[in-house]
Amino acid sequence: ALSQAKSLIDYRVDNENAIAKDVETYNFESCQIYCYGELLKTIQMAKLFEDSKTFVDMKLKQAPAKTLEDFELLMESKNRTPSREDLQKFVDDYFSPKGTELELWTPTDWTANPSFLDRITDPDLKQWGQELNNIWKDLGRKMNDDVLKNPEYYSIIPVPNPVIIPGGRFIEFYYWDSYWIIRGLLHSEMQDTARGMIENFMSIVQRIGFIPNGGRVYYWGRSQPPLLTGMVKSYVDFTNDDLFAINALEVLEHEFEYFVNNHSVQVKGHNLAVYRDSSTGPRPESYREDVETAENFDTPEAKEDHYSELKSAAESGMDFSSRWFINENGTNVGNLSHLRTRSIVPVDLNSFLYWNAKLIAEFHAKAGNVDKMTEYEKKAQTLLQGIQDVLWNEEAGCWLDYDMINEKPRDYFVPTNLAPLFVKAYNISDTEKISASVLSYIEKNKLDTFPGGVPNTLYHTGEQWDFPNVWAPMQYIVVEGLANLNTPAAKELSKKWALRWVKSNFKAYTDNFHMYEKYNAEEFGGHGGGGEYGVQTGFGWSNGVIIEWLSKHGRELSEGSGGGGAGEELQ
Ligand SMILES: OC[C@H]1O[C@H](O[C@H]2O[C@H](CO)[C@@H](O)[C@H](O)[C@H]2O)[C@H](O)[C@@H](O)[C@@H]1O
Repeated sequence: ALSQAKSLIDYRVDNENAIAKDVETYNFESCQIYCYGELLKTIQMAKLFEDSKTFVDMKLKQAPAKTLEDFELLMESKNRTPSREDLQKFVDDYFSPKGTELELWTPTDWTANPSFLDRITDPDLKQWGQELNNIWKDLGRKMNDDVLKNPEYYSIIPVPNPVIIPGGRFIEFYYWDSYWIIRGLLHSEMQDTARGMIENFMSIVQRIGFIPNGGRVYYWGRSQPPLLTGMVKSYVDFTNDDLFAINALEVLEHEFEYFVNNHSVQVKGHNLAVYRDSSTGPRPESYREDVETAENFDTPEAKEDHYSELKSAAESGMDFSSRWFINENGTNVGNLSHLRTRSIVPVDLNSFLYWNAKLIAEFHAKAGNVDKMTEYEKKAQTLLQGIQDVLWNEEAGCWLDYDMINEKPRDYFVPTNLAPLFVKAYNISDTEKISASVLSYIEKNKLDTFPGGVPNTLYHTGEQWDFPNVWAPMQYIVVEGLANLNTPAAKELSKKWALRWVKSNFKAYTDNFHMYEKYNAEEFGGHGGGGEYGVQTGFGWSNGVIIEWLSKHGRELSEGSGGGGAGEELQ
């Protein structure tokens, strides 16, 4: 299927099938409109649209060169200070509304009654499960043929297969969101759609060397938490199609090496990774917002550094959060001007890289490639040693991000502090000890006291990845991580939090008939807010996590009405 897919798209790399050796070799022609330059700057700074992302998602009516030429003529004719009306007219004349490149797509493998529904006893929850399964049809998108023929007219990155999008303003695929979307699809018995999305990512790695943050050219300088190998593992676990993993190995190795080579830092004698971006300038999709926060800096170099910190935080998926603030005193009190993402060694990224290496070794073992298996086992062990020596904190009883500027651990709660549990990045012989430490860390931070789930941090900054917001992927990492420990107390808490999350999401859904991008830790059934855009609905990863937990815990959720049990239990 991948080779079939390859023939569908214009690769634009030197030779059709080779994996791009270097990210720079891939050049998106439409980047001159959507990624940088005077046109982008002038239109975005004019604030023609409420949401800055709108403009960069619009299709060109003329080729990029002609558009730039005519824009230059406009600038010259207006003494380089066009009015808002001039710019609005230019946009109307040269761009089509956003989203015209995408068609609604009903997944061909969608079925009305996937078997996970049979595992839900409560009739209200079963009905909800059915409605969530229906939402896959609302979130399905297919690119029209013109995108494949004339990619330079679009900011969307062409991919061969249809996708499930997160929803709301996010009308293209997102890298890490797709991990939880794909797991939900697999529970909904939509293996073809799931495989198609994975193959899209593989084709992207083949074309450009890595997977960008999302499916738009303006995300070209950054990725997101590397979960492609985890997606392949999920697919293989559901289908037993080992050959799929074996055939994917070349691409998976390439993505792993890309991440390690482009994100590595030396800390306390270990090679670990940080989130990092390789482009220049503000985020195209939030251009004005970034220029405004950069006003706090005097020199072009300092502004450029700030842009880089913002984009590196976006690469982490947690844009934005006090998790990435380091102020003059070395604490997390501050605002966006204190972003120091590139100087913080994150627990999650290094755990995911460890997991990638372990899984690649596992897939090589399936293929009988003993040397390769040993090579990747060694890489995994080296990362594990770094995670233990640099990120495990005996005093806190948990893993902590590491501040390279002040050379100290960052003792602030983030769910990702528990990411090693999710990927088993610890010595299994230490399980009992780790379980006891982590449970007392949870108690010390009072994480079981929130009716709406485990908050992303304990600090209220107004940023969307801070208190009181709660995000489905983070609940998943914590809950599944605790379950992996397999000690009675950790298993009990894991199940309690999974059920609480399902019930709270159900309450939010019954109140407003929406699945949200983020929720509110302080309010049972409340949705999240804050950050630079309004709360979005849809919503891919939230649906994926609920479908998985309805499937796993559907029978235990049968007591009562299926409603507010967890909230009541806490009040
Ligand atoms: O437009 C602002 C930012 O939006 C995205 O980030 C948020 O939505 C993504 C899709 O659900 C999600 O992956 C990410 O974790 C969210 O913070 C985008 O990924 C950012 O790069 C972008 O600047």
